[in-house]
Order: sequence, then structure tokens, then C-alpha cells
Amino acid sequence: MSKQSVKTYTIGISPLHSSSYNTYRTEIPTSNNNNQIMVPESIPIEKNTLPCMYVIESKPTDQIVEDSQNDAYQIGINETFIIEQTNDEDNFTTNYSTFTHTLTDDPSSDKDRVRVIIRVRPMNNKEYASDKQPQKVLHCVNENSIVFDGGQHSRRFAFDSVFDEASTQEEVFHYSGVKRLVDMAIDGYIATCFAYGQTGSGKTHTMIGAEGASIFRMDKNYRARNLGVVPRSIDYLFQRLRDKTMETSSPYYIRVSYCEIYNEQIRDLIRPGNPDSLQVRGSVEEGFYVENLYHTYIETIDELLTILEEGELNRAMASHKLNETSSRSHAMLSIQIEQDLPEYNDENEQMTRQGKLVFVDLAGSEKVKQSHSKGKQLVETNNINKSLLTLGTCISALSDPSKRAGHIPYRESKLTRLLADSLGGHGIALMIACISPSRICENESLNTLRYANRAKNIENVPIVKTDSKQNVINRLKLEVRKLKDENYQLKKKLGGQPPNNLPTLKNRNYDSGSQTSIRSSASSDLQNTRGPYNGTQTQKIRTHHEILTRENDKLAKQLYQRDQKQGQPNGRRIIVIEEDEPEEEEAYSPRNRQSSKNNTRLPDEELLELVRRPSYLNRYRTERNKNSSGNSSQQRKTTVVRRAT
Ligand SMILES: Nc1ncnc2c1ncn2[C@@H]1O[C@H](COP(=O)(O)OP(=O)(O)OP(=O)(O)O)[C@@H](O)[C@H]1O
Repeated sequence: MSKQSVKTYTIGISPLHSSSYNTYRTEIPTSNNNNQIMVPESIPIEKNTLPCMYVIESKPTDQIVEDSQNDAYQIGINETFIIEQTNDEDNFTTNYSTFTHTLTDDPSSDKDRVRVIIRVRPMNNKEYASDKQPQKVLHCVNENSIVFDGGQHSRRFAFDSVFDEASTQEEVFHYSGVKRLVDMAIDGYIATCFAYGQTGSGKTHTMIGAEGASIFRMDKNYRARNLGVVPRSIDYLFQRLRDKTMETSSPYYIRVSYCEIYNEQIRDLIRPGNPDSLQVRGSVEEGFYVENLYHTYIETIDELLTILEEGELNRAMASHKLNETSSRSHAMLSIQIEQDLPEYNDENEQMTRQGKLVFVDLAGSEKVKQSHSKGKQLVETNNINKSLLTLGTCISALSDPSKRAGHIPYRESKLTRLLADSLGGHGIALMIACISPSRICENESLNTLRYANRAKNIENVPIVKTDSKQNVINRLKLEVRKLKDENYQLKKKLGGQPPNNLPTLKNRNYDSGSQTSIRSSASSDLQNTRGPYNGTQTQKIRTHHEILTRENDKLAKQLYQRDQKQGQPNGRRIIVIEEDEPEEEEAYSPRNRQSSKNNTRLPDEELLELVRRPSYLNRYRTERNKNSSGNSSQQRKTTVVRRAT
């Protein structure tokens, strides 16, 4: 390495060991400051180890060849630091320093690079059983770099964070930078976290939790250890909103949608009975969005987690050689955080801030030769691979400064259209790339690392999304109109009889006993942070919207019950009221969770009675027929039926 243009810094430092490097991690900063280097801010000296001298060289990124000797830290699109260990004791200093780097070329840059983290899952039994030696091709060197040591290639990659096989769900949540996304979504940015990787590489495990959606039925201790990034972020979001509302008089509103892209068709996961394929539309104000996707205001953490759980259960799943519970669709959970800005006093000038937190669990790429997909599964595989290829093409184009100003093929798939703002737009993005360390996955792992390596070069220009309060009101009015029409039609189908006990917010039952709760308590409700119903105009219309949505659910349920009784299912899958969980949560421990498959369905009369009761969480429980065939979205392992309390 040439030492001519080298800036040298002496820092007392001891080599970081893979086994303990999580102790040295620093959280990715929460500010939108793109100029901070990714080297840990303070590097501790271990006792009894000889500190050594490091030479830090700044180089143009395109000249960097990853090598196994030195650490390379990319700090911006065009610049990388090489940190070389010299063991030069003459220059040794005992003071170790906090080291941050400020880019001098554009200190006021509003750009934000896509952050990329790598998670390596442990090898599974099949991989251990494979006769290829040596089995592991990936070695995490420290919290930022990973060495790929394949048959033909050996390369070192540097990322914002690298998590090895031993890393826990808690560590991934804490050090991945996802908290920064939550904070920025609260501040009005569109923040997206997406998981990418080969099939079976651990995306759903990382995003939702061990066992996928079944995690929500496990005992408390198991959940605490194994919940994934999404439920942890939801918990953190509610904590932050509660803290923030103490500081401001203006309340927050949360609006949620959940959809999947399955075979290039968009399906609603909250209301799977909605028309099968929803359309992606584009507008100047909103960018790309899904037309007619069901959005619902929620107030408690339980409601949001129930939506997450139910949405996951409604997702298209299948089993193949590489993964017994393989997601066959890209799932997108969108949590919009609205706040009427308090700064503006003039009603006509009032603005509403609309941050959004989006979680995307991508379907995994797969080689048909390995997964042995046939027939319908083969069609799914082709669609998955095609949309991931388009995503890859977009990432390549966006990460190449010579191409990014040109045509980016977002329009070639629904996935890329919906991710357009997160990648190369005005959002903030975090990519979690999941990989297996096994030699039998070496090509796929190398591809994922390359993919991820390109993604970290993408820059966005994040902007806070605000809209005039009047626009928000107008849009809500339009939705209220639609809901009224739909409710009118439903009432007509029910023979014009008004349903019993139409919901009002006064008799809302804050059911906090859900198994899904991370921490079910009144403190997790946003309702407590808001004023009464007779608030501002937007508050009123949101409440009206919510009441109509609840009425809509109730009417749909009644219609469903009636049609069931008359033996003419109307095709819309609706509520299952679920049986009480056993007293001891241990009943859902992994050891004996098989027994939970012995579902108990309530007699119709009792079911109807329970439906009449306004148990809020049950709004989102969808009908799942254990033996349904032909719809892969219904192939999940368990359908626990729980009684509403
Ligand atoms: N970090 C991890 N620790 C322990 N087990 C893991 C880890 N990551 C994944 N697994 C296990 O590996 C298997 C596959 O994981 P998962 O279903 O999350 O993969 P995926 O990438 O979502 O696959 P697909 O794209 O096919 O949906 C699961 O049994 C999961 O529990």
C-alpha cells in the first residue's frame, strides 16, 4: 500500500475478537448525520494486551480491493478508509481516542446512505450433514467486516454492522440502526427496513422472530428472547411516542396497512377478502402507492401486533427442500405516523406531518435445482426471482454514480415501484442481508454480499413528509364516504336491519390480554396521550373514520355469520374468535407447541355472541381453514382458536 497520501492517526487499540465484539458495538447514530465514520466511536483497550499502531489511509472507494490483512471502512460513496496495523511501537501512544471523521467536501450534505447490515445464521442440520469440507465459508472478523472464503474467491467486505451466528435477536435490534429508522419516521421521514437473502437464510426469523408468526403464541420468556426486529421496533415506537407526547401538546396517530406481493399481484394481508389484486398507482404527491389498500387507525401496541401476527399468518407460504416454512411473497407492513404540527396557529395554514415506517420481508431467491420447486411453486419461484432481479438492477444502477441520473427500471416490478422512494428517493433505508455460512450456499452467499455491497453505495435525499391539514382532511373525507357506501351496501345485504351495538369509541374494549403483547399495559395505548373525542377537525374525522371502519368490520362479520348459517359462504374470510390461552403460558413453549394444533372451534351460537361484543383485537383475526387447499397462503402450521375474554 502506498503511504504517500496517508493520514496517520495513532490510536491505542487492541484487536477485536469475533466472539466478543458485540460489547464494542455502538449504535448507528440517530441523527441524520451522514458524515460520521462507521468505525466504532470509542475503541476500548483490553487489559494485558499490547496496543498497537494503526495507519489510516483515505482512498477512493473504487481503488479498494478487499484484502484479508486490513480493515476497510467505507465512509461515503467515494471514500474508504483502510486501517492497517503496523505494530510500530515508536509511534505508540497510550492515549486511545474517540475517532470520528467528518467529510470535508460536503459538510452540509443532506444525503443519507442506505445502511446495510449482514446477519449470518447458524448452520442447520442439513448443512452440517453435507460432506463438503471445510463447511464454513464466512467468517465475521469484527462488528463491521466479514471474510468470504470460498473455493475460488476470497474477499473481505465491510458493512455498517455484521452479526455472526451467535448474535441474538436483541443485539440485532439494538445495533442494527433500526431504532434510528423509528426515530426518523416519528420525525416525519419515510423509513424502510428490508430483509434480503436466499431462501432459508433467516429473513423472517430476523424480521418477525424464530418460528415466524408462531412466535406470538410462545411463552413469555421464549418471546422475549426470540422476537424479531419488527415487533421490537413496534414496542420501541410506542415507547418513543409516549415520551414524545409528554413534550408536545399535539397527539400522534398511527395508521397501518399490510400487504404482500405474490406472483406479481398485490394482496391485502389485513383483509384477505379484499379484491385479489390491488393496483400500484403513482402520483406526484404520494409517489407510488397501492390503491384501495385497507388502512386502519390503531391505538394500542396489541392491535398493531395482532395485525402483524394475522398478516403473517395470511401470507403465502410453502414448504420446499431448502426451507420448510418458506415465504412465497414479499410482505410490506406500513406504519404511518401522523401528527398535526403545533407550530402553525392559523387553521388554514396547518400542516400534518406524515412519517412512515415500512418493514419489508422479501421472499428469498432460490435455485430451482436446489429447491426442487414444481408446478405452482415453480411459478412462484420464477416470479420471486424475477422481481429480485429487477430490484438488483435498480440497486446496481442507483449505486453507480454514472448511471444513477439515468433511467432506473423501477416500473419493471411492483416491488421496485413500491420501494422507489426508499431506494434512491426521499426516504431512509436499512437493508438486512441474511446469509448462511455453509459451503453448500457459497454462491448464493457471495451474491448476497455483492448485492449488499452495492446497496450501501446508494444515497437518498431524505425529506420530512408534510401535507396541508386540509389535504389530509379531504383524503379522510373521501375514505369516510367510501366506508359509508360500503357499510350501506353491507346493511342492504343484511336485509336492511341495523346491526346490534354499533361500535362507538366510548365502548371500546381495551383488551390487553393478548398473547401477542410484548408489554400489554395501559401505558402502551396512544389513547391515553390524546385529548377527548371533541378535539380538532382532523381528530374528529379520524375518529369518525375509525368508527366507520369498526362498523364495517362488524357488518361484514354479521354477513359472514349469516351466510355460514345459510350454507352460502360469501368468499370473504373473516373473524375466528380464539379460545383462551391456557393459564400457564408454558403450554406454548416450543417443546409442546404441537399440542396447540388441536384447535377448539366454538359452537356457532357462542361465536355469534362473542362477535357482538366489541373486542377490539378480534377485529383483525381472520378466518383460517385448517384444511383449505389450493391457496398456499393458508398453509401455515398452526391455527390456534382462542376465546375472547
Ligand atoms: N439467526 C438464526 N438463529 C437460529 N435459527 C435461524 C436463524 N435464522 C434462521 N433460522 C432458522 O432457519 C430457518 C429458515 O429461516 P427463515 O424462514 O427465517 O428463512 P427465510 O430467509 O425467511 O426463508 P424464505 O425466503 O424461504 O422465506 C428457520 O427454521 C429459522 O428458524
